[in-house]
Amino acid sequence: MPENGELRNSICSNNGVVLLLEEADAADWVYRGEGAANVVLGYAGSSPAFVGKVIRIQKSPRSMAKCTAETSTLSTHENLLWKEYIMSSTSKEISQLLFVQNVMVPLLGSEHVDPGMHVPVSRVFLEAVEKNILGQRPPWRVEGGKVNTMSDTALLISDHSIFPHGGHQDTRCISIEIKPKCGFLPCSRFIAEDNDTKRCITRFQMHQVLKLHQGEISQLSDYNPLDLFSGSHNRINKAIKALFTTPQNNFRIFVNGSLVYGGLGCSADSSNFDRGGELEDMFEGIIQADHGQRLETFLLLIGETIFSSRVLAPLLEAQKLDSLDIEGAIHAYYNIMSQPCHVCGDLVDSKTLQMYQSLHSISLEESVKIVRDYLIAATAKDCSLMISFRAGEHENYVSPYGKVYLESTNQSFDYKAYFIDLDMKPLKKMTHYHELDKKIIHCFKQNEMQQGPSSLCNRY
Ligand SMILES: O=P(O)(O)O[C@@H]1[C@@H](OP(=O)(O)O)[C@H](OP(=O)(O)O)[C@H](O)[C@H](OP(=O)(O)O)[C@H]1OP(=O)(O)O
Ligand SMILES: Nc1ncnc2c1ncn2[C@@H]1O[C@H](COP(=O)(O)OP(=O)(O)OP(=O)(O)O)[C@@H](O)[C@H]1O
Ligand SMILES: [Zn+2]
Repeated sequence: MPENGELRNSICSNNGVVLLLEEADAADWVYRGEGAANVVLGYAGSSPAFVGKVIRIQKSPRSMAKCTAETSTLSTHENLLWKEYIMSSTSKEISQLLFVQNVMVPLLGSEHVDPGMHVPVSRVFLEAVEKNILGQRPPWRVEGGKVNTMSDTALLISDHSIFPHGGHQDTRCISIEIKPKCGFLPCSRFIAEDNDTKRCITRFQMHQVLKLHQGEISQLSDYNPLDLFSGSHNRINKAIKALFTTPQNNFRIFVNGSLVYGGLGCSADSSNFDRGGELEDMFEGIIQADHGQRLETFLLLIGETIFSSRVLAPLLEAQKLDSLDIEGAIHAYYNIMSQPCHVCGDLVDSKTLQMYQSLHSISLEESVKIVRDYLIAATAKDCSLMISFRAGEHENYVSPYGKVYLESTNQSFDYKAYFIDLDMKPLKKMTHYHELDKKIIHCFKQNEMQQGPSSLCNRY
C-alpha cells in the first residue's frame, strides 16, 4: 500500500522538483463544476505536468465557522470495515485514494477509473482559487460551502471531458456526464411488507416525489434508471432521451471541455436551456448530420456507446452488493457499533422483530461484510460516468480509445468512458440512509393516497 509521502512525491517537474501550487498558479485553473463535497478546476496553463488534467479540491461546509485541516484518520469502526484495503492511521485523504485504487478499480476496471494523485497546494493558492471562481459558482452552492483553504493537497485527475493532444488532427470533442443512480429494484426479504412499493418502483423515481415536495426540483424526471441499465438498445435510447429532457443533476453535455447543457453543480431545470437550437450549431463538424438532426444523432451515439461498450454492467454489479437493502443492513450497522438497535427498539410487530433478530445473531465478520458491501454499493449508486467522443481518424490509425460506429451518419468515433466521484461513504451515514429511506417511501405513499396509485410500477 502506498504511503502518504510516496504519493506526494509523485507529482514532479521535469527536473524532479516536487510541484507545489502557489498563488501565481491560481490563474491557470478554471472553474469546471462542483458537487456537494468538491470543486473541480480544469487547467488552462502550459505546464506539461498539468496539461489535460483537472484538480479536485475539497470544500468545507459554510456552517463550519473555520476551515479545518484534513488530518484526521478513519474512525475505529471504519478501520475495522476497510482493514483489508486501507492501513489504519492513514489520513482520510489518502484513505479516499486507496479506497478508489483498492476497492473501486477492481470492481469497475482500471480502464474506466483514474484514481488520480495528490498534488501539494499552498493556502494562498486555495485562497486565490476561492476568490477567482466565486462569480461562477451557483449561489446555493456558495451558500452551502467554500473551498477548504486548510487542505494541503488537491487531487490531480485526467480531464475526462477532453482528449489529450498527441497526433490526432481534430481536437474537437463532445463529452457527456451521466449520474445514473441505482439501476435495480431491491428484492431483500428484509424489506417490510408496508414498503413493498420499493420492489416495483425505483429509488430514483420515488426520491423524485420527495424532491418535488421539498422544492429541490420543479418537475419529475422522465428518467428511469432501469432503462439505462437494461442492456436493451431501445430502452437505453429511451433513458438518454429522458435524461436530456429532464437533466437535473443527472445529465450534462460539454463541448471541448466547456459545459453547454445541464446544470453547473446543481439541478438544471430543462427550461433554462435552449432545447437544441444552439447545440445543433455547436455539434457542426463533429456530428455529420444536417442542421436539425445533429442533436438526435448525438443522443443515438450515446445510446450506441452505452449499449456496445457494456460499461454499465460492472457498475450494476457493484450496486448490487447492496443485497439486504438498508432495511437489513441497518441492523448489521448497530452490531458493529455495539449499540442497541434503534430500529428493533421501535418495533411492535413480533413477527417482524423476529425476522430482524436473526440479523443480530450473526458474527461480527458477517456484519462487517454486510455494511462494507452496502457502503461500496452506495458509492456505485452515486458516482457519475463521463464519456468523451471525437471523430475517428482513418482506418490505419491505431487509437488507444474505444471505437463506436454510427450507422445513420456512417461515422466512426473514438470514445473514452470514465467513472468519477468514487468517494468512500462514511460509516456514520448508515443512520441517515435509513431515515432518508423511510422519508422517501412515506412521501411516495402519501402522494399515492392523494393522487391515486402510481403508473410507475416497473413489474413488467
Ligand atoms: O442519497 P441520494 O441518493 O440523494 O444521493 C446524494 C446525492 O443526491 P442526488 O439524489 O443524487 O441529487 C448528492 O448529490 P447533490 O449534492 O444533490 O448533487 C450527493 O452526491 C450525496 O453524496 P455526498 O453526501 O456528497 O457523499 C449523495 O448521497 P449518498 O446517498 O450517495 O451518500
Ligand atoms: N476528471 C474529471 N474530468 C472532467 N470533469 C470532471 C472530472 N471530475 C469531476 N468533473 C466535473 O466536476 C463536477 C464535480 O465533481 P465531483 O462529482 O467529483 O464532485 P463532488 O463534490 O464529489 O460530487 P457529489 O455531490 O456527488 O459529492 C462533476 O460533476 C464534473 O462535471
Ligand atoms: Zn435491529
